[in-house]
Amino acid sequence: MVVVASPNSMIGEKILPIDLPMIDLSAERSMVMKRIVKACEEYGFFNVINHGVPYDIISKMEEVGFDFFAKPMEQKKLVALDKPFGYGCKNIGFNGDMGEVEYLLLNANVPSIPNDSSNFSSIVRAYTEAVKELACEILVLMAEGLGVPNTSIFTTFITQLDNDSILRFNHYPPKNSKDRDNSHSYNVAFGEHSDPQILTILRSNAVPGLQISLQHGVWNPVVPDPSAFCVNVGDLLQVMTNGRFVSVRHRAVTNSYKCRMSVAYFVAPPLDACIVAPSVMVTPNRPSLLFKPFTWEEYKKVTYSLRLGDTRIHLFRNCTQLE
Ligand SMILES: C=C1C[C@]23C[C@@]1(O)CC[C@H]2[C@@]12CC[C@H](O)[C@@](C)(C(=O)O1)[C@H]2[C@@H]3C(=O)O
Ligand SMILES: O=C(O)CCC(=O)C(=O)O
Ligand SMILES: [Fe+2]
Repeated sequence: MVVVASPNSMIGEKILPIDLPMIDLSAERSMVMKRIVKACEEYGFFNVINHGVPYDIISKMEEVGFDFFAKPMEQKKLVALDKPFGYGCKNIGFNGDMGEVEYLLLNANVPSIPNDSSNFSSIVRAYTEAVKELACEILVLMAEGLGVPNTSIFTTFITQLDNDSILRFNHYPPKNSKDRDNSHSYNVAFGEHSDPQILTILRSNAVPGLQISLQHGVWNPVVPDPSAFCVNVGDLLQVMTNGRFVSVRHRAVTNSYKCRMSVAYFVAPPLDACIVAPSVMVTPNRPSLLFKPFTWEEYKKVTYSLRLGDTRIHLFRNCTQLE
């Protein structure tokens, strides 16, 4: 880990820039598996390159995303989809969280918007299909790397037609003009949280903003790499690895003169999927199941009843666990 101290911090917070593990998916398979497992244990985050998602699809996705957010507010608000999907501005979730962000949340199985007069929906569909394939590849590598006998244990969730995966565009305005004279300040635009699902595959333009917290009170800005995907472990994968992989808290800040856009694909199982670690994850280091089995529906319900920054995973810990 390369750590350089930086003065850009809020009171009581330390900022330590970090180099996330960069994993080349075209490298030798057993090495890729080992590096992914290590990254998920130590950082909960890693970048992948040579990921197989065509550049053409990625750049078109960026273009249609920016075009969408450039539309007049009245038009964006017309994207009426069933809750929680659709367009949102400043409000995050339903429990009072706010941020300097506008977003478009879509069902990844039907990633389209109504009354689409452009080719938005077809590009978003192509992107989602390609990123889903990448997610499957990574999940198989993880299972193999962990020595789980059934290497499709994680992928079976998303290959099911009723998987609950979602796609989210986040659009962050540049820092407010009156704040620009203070180049060392930043605004938290998407507050700290962990992702509740299995895995998140995020791509952003070249503007920095994502920060992860590997230690309480310390924020590690992630250097954006538009040619890579930034992958992170979600709460469900922490449970399914019996705590071996970590679902790390992160946030997004606005601190530049440029707009930032990120697109996150959240890999989630069907609502009735039972979330439990396979027996191979119970080892001398972790001699019993850390979490009780639960369904994604139960976990999702709790997640949506809480605030963005609330932790939820501890509510599912096994009480019999002695630590
Ligand atoms: C405040 C909230 C927004 C959120 C649902 C929640 O009640 C708590 C978790 C939030 C989060 C974080 C990761 C993803 O961006 C997200 C889509 C998710 O699955 O959980 C959001 C939810 C949201 O914005 O709807
Ligand atoms: O925009 C980002 O970099 C992070 C967004 C995020 O964490 C989320 O959408 O859950
Ligand atoms: Fe997130």
